[in-house]
Amino acid sequence: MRSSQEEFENAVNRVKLLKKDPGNEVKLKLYALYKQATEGPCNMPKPGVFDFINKAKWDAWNALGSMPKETARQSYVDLVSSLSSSSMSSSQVKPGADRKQQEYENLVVTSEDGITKIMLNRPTKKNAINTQMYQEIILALKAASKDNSVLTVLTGNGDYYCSGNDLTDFSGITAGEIEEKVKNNLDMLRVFVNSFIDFPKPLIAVVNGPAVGIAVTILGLCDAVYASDRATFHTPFSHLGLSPEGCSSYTFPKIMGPAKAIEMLVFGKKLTAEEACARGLVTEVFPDNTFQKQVWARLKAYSEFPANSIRISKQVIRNMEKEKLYAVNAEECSVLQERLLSNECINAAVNFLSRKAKL
Ligand SMILES: CCCCCCCCCC/C=C\CC(=O)SCCNC(=O)CCNC(=O)[C@H](O)C(C)(C)COP(=O)(O)OP(=O)(O)OC[C@H]1O[C@@H](n2cnc3c(N)ncnc32)[C@H](O)[C@@H]1OP(=O)(O)O
Repeated sequence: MRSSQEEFENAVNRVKLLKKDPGNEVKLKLYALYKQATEGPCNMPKPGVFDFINKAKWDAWNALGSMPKETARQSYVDLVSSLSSSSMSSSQVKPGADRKQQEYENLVVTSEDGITKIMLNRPTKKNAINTQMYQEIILALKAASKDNSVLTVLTGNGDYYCSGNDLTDFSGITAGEIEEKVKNNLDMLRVFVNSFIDFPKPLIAVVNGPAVGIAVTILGLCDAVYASDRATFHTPFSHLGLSPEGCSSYTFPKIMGPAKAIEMLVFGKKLTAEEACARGLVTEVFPDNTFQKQVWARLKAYSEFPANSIRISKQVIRNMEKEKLYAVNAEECSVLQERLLSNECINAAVNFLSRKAKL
């Protein structure tokens, strides 16, 4: 039940990534199936005859009659799959035996020597994660979970690992739109975090520089965290009127004890790589000038272990907690819903946008 709902949520996100406009007829079909899947049979009054757009939408939804929600959800997923495969087939490319990867706007994904590397690639924005990058990471993790690599690595391009959620997500939104936008973003955030909880192979973060916000919290769901001694770890949620996400309200107290977790997640203490390592958030710290060389030599050696053994051992260690983590993720997103609409958060976002506030 949960997985078909998740497939549906993934499909809703994938629609936003379609490279080709599917045309009005398909868009109406998607709209109707979405409404039927989420609300059931058409329950809106019929729009006036001159309200062309809403009438076309109403007609499409109403035409589905009493189709059960589950059938509508499945049809929606099938329709999006057929659209995604035709829209992506032209960009699938990259010759070379071990490097067949889909192309992304904000990621560089490569596979070599049994390691799939997902590199955040918005260096001029310090790899801030915008809506599209969230969706691309979800897709890249899904693809990596099914490819024949032994390990998957998450890292950043440039001097930052990642500066967290893209705060310009808040720009240009009218008061009337904010609730829906927040809801959509939180639905996506929940799917994003679930894709870390569900990831079936060892997932390793190679933290090449400073990490902020969600880029830090999600480390608690990674299986090893290697950091350059230049990296820092900062979760300024209270500065931003926000609250913890990425399951950190559960994983951080477990990793470092509640008092140290509160120092980071509530009081926003920024840690050096050595401090994060002493708290158990980071596995090992390397000097920046030899970081890449040492880490990749280590990973290459690990990738030569038997793939099934590695995967199964990871799952034995992690799977026990999955249900708990899904629940924590859902609860954190529900608390964030209220936070994101609060004046404290809106003022912090306006501050960032008006003077590009620094931490
Ligand atoms: C209604 C919409 C709702 C959306 C809801 C989404 C749901 C998500 C819920 C919450 C999830 C996660 C929480 C977090 O991740 S909180 C952490 C957010 N991150 C920050 O607060 C960091 C902000 N950035 C900074 O403080 C600084 O930029 C820096 C990272 C310390 C780096 O400083 P610097 O002096 O070295 O570099 P700077 O010139 O500032 O940056 C270069 C350009 O990059 C842009 N940029 C950096 N970080 C971000 C960011 N997080 N969002 C957007 N843009 C960012 C910066 O603005 C510069 O751009 P430009 O060159 O001026 O155009």
